[in-house]
Amino acid sequence: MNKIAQFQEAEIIDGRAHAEDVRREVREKAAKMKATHGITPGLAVVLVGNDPASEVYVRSKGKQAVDAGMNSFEFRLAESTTRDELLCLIERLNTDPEVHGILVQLPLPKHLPSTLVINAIDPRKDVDGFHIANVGMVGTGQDAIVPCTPLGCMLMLRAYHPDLRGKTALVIGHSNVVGKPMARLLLNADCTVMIAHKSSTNIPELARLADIVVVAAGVPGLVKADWIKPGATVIDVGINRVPAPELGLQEDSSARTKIVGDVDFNGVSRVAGAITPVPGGVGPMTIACLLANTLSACCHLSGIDDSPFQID
Ligand SMILES: NC(=O)C1=CN([C@@H]2O[C@H](COP(=O)(O)OP(=O)(O)OC[C@H]3O[C@@H](n4cnc5c(N)ncnc54)[C@H](OP(=O)(O)O)[C@@H]3O)[C@@H](O)[C@H]2O)C=CC1
Ligand SMILES: Nc1nc(=O)c2c([nH]1)NC[C@@H]1CN(c3ccc(C(=O)N[C@@H](CCC(=O)O)C(=O)O)cc3)C=[N+]21
Ligand SMILES: [Mg+2]
Repeated sequence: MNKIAQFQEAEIIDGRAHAEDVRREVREKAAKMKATHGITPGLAVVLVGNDPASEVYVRSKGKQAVDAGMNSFEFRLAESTTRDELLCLIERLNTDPEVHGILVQLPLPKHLPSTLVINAIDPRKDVDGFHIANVGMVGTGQDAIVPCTPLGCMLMLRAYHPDLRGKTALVIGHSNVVGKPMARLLLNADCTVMIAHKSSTNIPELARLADIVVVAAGVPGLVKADWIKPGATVIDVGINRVPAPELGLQEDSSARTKIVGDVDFNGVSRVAGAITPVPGGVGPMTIACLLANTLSACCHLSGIDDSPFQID
């Protein structure tokens, strides 16, 4: 590596701009759906309990759905909601012809069995792509609803690597909602895929082999500059709220907070070829892809062949 390359700034992948492109396409297709078929795509979001961060996301999802010309149905249930009450609501949404997408905000309160609840959703309306039928179909390379966050990462990666075949990729984190589906999509695209997690002992060495690093660990600043192969593409999924003393104090005299990713952005952006920032990277694409999945589900349920997104 020469000195110039070492201090070159990476290209910043603008997640907000990519998300705006996706939303524009969804908006146009939703308008056409309404004009041609008289159908308005509908997204139902279910929030159990009152986690403030979840509140923010749910509000944002509802607002963006409406902006895209869709119906948004929000269900806020008490923390004390029982398993049967939640299952009953899901059954009602499964059979409601106005609802094409159902999202149950995770994590659920501890007394509710999330796997059972997710698998109770009609897989055709499972716009998170978390139902076992969708997971299995994506895992075997069949057309299915793809989880929003990994889908958003793939759409951004595709803009930089139209041909992903043979690229070496490292996914850090192996949760069912981000890491595992991300690794499956990269494998479907014929990348050589490595998956690391808390028990992995050699992540820096694995990372140095990678043309593509996707991080979804929930550990601020985990990925350091000396882990990164010069020119690699780095996708930072992490959303971590940390104290920001430089922003001064809040009214209750605790430090203000800011959102950071899982990547040491200042260091890594000097080595990487391209990098997603946090905020403004993967997050906005996640919500845009949720709208895209809702439109796709609506098309599919209505027997209309106008699915908007191809990732391979
Ligand atoms: N931008 C977006 O749209 C979204 C962002 N997120 C964010 O992405 C991050 C990950 O989310 P999620 O997958 O749900 O989180 P989980 O906590 O479910 O999973 C984290 C994964 O990272 C692994 N991990 C934790 N610490 C380390 C470490 N030090 N080194 C290597 N691997 C580690 C864990 O391993 P193990 O299982 O072995 O413990 C686990 O597999 C969070 O910051 C979350 O807020 C999540 C969803 C959407
Ligand atoms: N069933 C389910 N599906 C999800 O997709 C789901 C979920 N549960 N639970 C929580 C996580 C988290 N998640 C995010 C969505 C958008 C941003 C986002 O838009 N972030 C902005 C900043 C947001 C801010 O400033 O607070 C950004 O990164 O620029 C982040 C995180 C979806 N999740
Ligand atoms: Mg998701």
